[in-house]
Amino acid sequence: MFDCQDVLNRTYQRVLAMENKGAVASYIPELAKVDPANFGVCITTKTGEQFHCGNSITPFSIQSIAKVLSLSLAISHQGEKMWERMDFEPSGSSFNSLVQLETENGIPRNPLINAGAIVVCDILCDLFENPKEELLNYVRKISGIKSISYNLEVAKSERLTGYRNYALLNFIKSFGNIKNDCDTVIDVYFHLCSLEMNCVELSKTFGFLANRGKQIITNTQVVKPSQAKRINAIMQTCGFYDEAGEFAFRVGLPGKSGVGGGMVAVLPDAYTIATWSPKLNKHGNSYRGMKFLEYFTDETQDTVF
Ligand SMILES: NC(=O)CC[C@H](N)C(=O)O
Repeated sequence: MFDCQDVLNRTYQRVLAMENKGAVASYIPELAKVDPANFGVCITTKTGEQFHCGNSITPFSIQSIAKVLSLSLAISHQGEKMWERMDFEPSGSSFNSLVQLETENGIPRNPLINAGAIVVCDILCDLFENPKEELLNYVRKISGIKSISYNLEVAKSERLTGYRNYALLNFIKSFGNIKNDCDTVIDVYFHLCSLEMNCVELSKTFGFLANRGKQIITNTQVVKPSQAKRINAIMQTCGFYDEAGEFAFRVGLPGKSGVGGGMVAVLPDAYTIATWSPKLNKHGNSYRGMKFLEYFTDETQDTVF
């Protein structure tokens, strides 16, 4: 394998030297308080080694990256039954779009757009009496990191300004694809998005997707190998919303972004990589994260393609 720390450091310096374009998400007021100069990276290899640089141990709001974890939890309980409630096709639309739901009868295109993630939260409300606690315990268990928590200020900030998410929820409910009480479901969704981790923790947490469903360091089977394949496939085709094609084109790995500026990408059977830089491009994906991952995979020539 290439000298991971060396490629990481050089790629980091290369991106750091470029103009830091884009804008920090401000539609969730709590996210706008973050220093845009933050930039961290961490790789966790299949053998459990970690290489990191920059602000890699500063916690941040992982936002939509957490949708992969709620999906994993739901899939591990529901299996194929999940797909009666949502599809697994790319939407080609922004993460919070309402348009397809009208013609597609309240069936979200995939579990990684807001509409689909809200239905996944409804499934978690079906499955568990205390879905928020269950979800948090699950994330702590699969990562082996007991200190991971929700950021309650972020969850509250999102609840106070979450007009679009309430619209999505109510619209889906009108088609009968939300079974539980709306306030309960949206509360789970806002907490899910408020999960906080740093790059070191995030790349470790996603380790099971680089190891056929088995967590790298803790050695627990999180999902079946066939389910890990499917989650990676959904990340590849849907993880970056209307920029999923561009991410595949430039980076060539399955991955997921969040409006907190985080990104995770997975090279199955090799490693996971997490980046964090809060300024976003117009699709809501981290500007520097995308550049970093493009340059990194160009240099290592390790991609799924
Ligand atoms: N892309 C994202 O990270 C969006 C998540 C955010 N919490 C929202 O619902 O708008």
